[in-house]
Amino acid sequence: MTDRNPDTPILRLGTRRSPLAMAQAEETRARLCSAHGWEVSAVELVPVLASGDKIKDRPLADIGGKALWTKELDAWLAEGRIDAAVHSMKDVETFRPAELCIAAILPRADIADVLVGASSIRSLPQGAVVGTSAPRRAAQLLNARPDCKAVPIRGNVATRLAKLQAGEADATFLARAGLERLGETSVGTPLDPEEWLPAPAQAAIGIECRVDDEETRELLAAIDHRESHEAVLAERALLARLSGDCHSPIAMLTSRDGDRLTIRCALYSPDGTQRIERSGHGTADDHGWIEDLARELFANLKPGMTPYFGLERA
Ligand SMILES: NCc1[nH]cc(CCC(=O)O)c1CC(=O)O
Repeated sequence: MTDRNPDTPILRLGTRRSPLAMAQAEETRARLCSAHGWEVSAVELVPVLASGDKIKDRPLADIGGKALWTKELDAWLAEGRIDAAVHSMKDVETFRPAELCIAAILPRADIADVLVGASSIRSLPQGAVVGTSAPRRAAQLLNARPDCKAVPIRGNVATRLAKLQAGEADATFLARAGLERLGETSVGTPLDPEEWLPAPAQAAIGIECRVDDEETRELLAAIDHRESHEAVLAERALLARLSGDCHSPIAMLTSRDGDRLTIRCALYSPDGTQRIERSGHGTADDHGWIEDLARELFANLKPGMTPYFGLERA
């Protein structure tokens, strides 16, 4: 890249503005520069304000709007103002615009949820108030501890920790991956993912671009981590078959043995009183087993679990 004008980036990378999103964009830039031997200026980070970031006072699951984190970045991609967009895959809609593709998934970070404010679910005080706006975490909590109360809490990681300090709740949940990316590794106690299944695509950073932008797709392919990519696509495929989204009380955990992927999936009623779990396995290139797993889950739904878990039902 000796003859490159340093004022003209090779790739414009769109990102949300939150500290976590910026950290993820920085990680993506570092991986791109390292993979291609570029200097930092080759990748321009373009912060975009997402609609989800403008709404601070309500649980997002209540708002009913869609694409709260992706709408603006999608538009900027479509208009060619950015070449690619960095996302927490956990928050990305189950169904994406056909013009876009997930060109890369970075190596997945620690998938565990962290409990802040107590050393385990069991040791939460009787009747503890736990701040979480995630229907999955609320249902998991109430399933394990029906005496506890889940109350909405919003804001970025720092805001949530401050709210805990201020006594808004006795405890809260955060994703370990997010804390690690912010350098906050000593916060809270990680929950064993085998016992407390994470959200679909938790801890995965994905980079999207326009399907017809071959050049960008090729540049991004260099930082794709195949095993993480396959697991995340499998989890998203199951979520799609369940008609779920990031507001659904659905938890899953993928493990891998050679070419064989296994997904354990748990569905909850929103109040946590009901839980079912099934698992399935198969390869990444044929998702027939995921369809079978979804069908088996549907065949075993309990009262309060509806075939449609997402926002549109509300
Ligand atoms: N729901 C918001 C969100 N989206 C992604 C992460 C963390 C990073 C990740 O899981 O990739 C978080 C914060 C959290 O759940 O604590």
